[in-house]
Amino acid sequence: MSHILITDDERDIRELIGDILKDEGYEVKLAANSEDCIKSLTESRPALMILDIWLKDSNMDGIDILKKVKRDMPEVPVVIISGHGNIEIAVAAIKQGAYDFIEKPFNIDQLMVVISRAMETSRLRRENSELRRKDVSSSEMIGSSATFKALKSQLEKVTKSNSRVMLSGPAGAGKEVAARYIHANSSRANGPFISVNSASIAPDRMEDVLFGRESSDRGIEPGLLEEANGGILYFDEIADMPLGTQSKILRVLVDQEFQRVGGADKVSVDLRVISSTNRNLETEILGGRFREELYHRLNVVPVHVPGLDERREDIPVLADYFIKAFNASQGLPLRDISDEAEALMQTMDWPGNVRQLKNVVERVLIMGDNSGPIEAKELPQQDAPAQDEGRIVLSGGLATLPLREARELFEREYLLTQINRFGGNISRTATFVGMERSALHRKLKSLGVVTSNKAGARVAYIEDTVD
Ligand SMILES: Nc1ncnc2c1ncn2[C@@H]1O[C@H](COP(=O)(O)OP(=O)(O)OP(=O)(O)O)[C@@H](O)[C@H]1O
Repeated sequence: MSHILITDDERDIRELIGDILKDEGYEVKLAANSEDCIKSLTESRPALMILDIWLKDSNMDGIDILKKVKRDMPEVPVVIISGHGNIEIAVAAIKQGAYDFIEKPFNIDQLMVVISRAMETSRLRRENSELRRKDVSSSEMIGSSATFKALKSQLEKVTKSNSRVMLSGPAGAGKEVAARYIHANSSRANGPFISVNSASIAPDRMEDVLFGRESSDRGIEPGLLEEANGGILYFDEIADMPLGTQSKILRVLVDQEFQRVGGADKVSVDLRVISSTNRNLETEILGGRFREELYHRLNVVPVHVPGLDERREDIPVLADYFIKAFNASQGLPLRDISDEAEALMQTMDWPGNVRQLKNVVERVLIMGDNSGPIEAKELPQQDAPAQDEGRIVLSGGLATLPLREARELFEREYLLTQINRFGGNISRTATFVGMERSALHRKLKSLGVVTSNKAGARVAYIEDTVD
């Protein structure tokens, strides 16, 4: 448990409160003026502050300190001590976000009631932000393909810096997971991770939500920028942000400070910004829908998160991970995946990427039998070349070709699919298709299939020269 910081220029009072709280089992720190108080705040964050309004020999009075605390660490409750007859000031302090006030001279019981309530509030606020951090969307990134490993090593490099990252890639590919991975492995891991879904906030509410609001009747209501202080602010699908808000965000990034809606004071926050997009932002800029300067500010380190079609080898690994996760979280049956189902999963289209795979796995576990491995027939049917109990129905041009050419065409397609399934690994492909490695090489050569490194991963494709 962290400590209670007591700031009062009257030595008797701060020591008296300190002793009472120590007797109650709390850890306390004492400050005699604003300088000591600020110093203590920068050293470590208290669970609660008890703050005198009038501070002799100080640069700042209690209200100034309160404003600073509400700006920099809004979750810390502040109990104000005010002199007798200073009720207006105490009320003003509450409007500035103070938790409660006690009037001098106070009795000990009254003090203890206020403090134990404030400590409970502090505990709940901390618990809440802790829960938000451990949100269902975890930072665990699963995959074993070379493409995935290349992505992970890029992410590892950016965790060490503080620079802004732009994650691009198709929907459901794992951009947010990648952002959470950066957060969890960076020096900001103990700070918050706040995700802003630019599409789900109504444009006219955007500024309130981001910058917060200040009014005389409701005091300070911090926005997401303040909530993310000390941590990471994640702009999910940045291209959905209204142009007006884009300009304001740009100003925050340039000035490193902003004003709450209705507020006069400048608020400065320490943030790292990560953004994501599944659109081409350069096209958005050309179309006048995205501010070019904001793009350059956010796109300091671009990282591409590839879709499942570029890393089919990860599909069984992810499916297996989701089966175990659904078993642990919802008690769904723990099932294996049959070889056939695995091969089908690796060859079918996943336009919704990892999100779609996760949904399919969940559906199969809910709807299917509780026993035995998952079979191919349980997976959603796609318009793959129609199959009828082991028979291939010849489609289009295939039926018009001589056997030799039709066989070549089939072999080429079949081997391309298999090689990509095994992430370009020829030995594993050879074992699966039942050929010697050298024979497979010769076969591929004769069919014009080449394998090469693309984005750090081996892929197979057909050489242009082959007709
Ligand atoms: N490598 C991975 N390991 C484990 N789970 C993953 C991985 N990639 C994605 N997921 C899961 O897939 C789902 C979609 O991922 P995420 O939200 O990160 O995608 P996204 O690219 O941000 O999608 P969108 O652009 O639609 O917001 C989430 O439930 C996430 O937990």
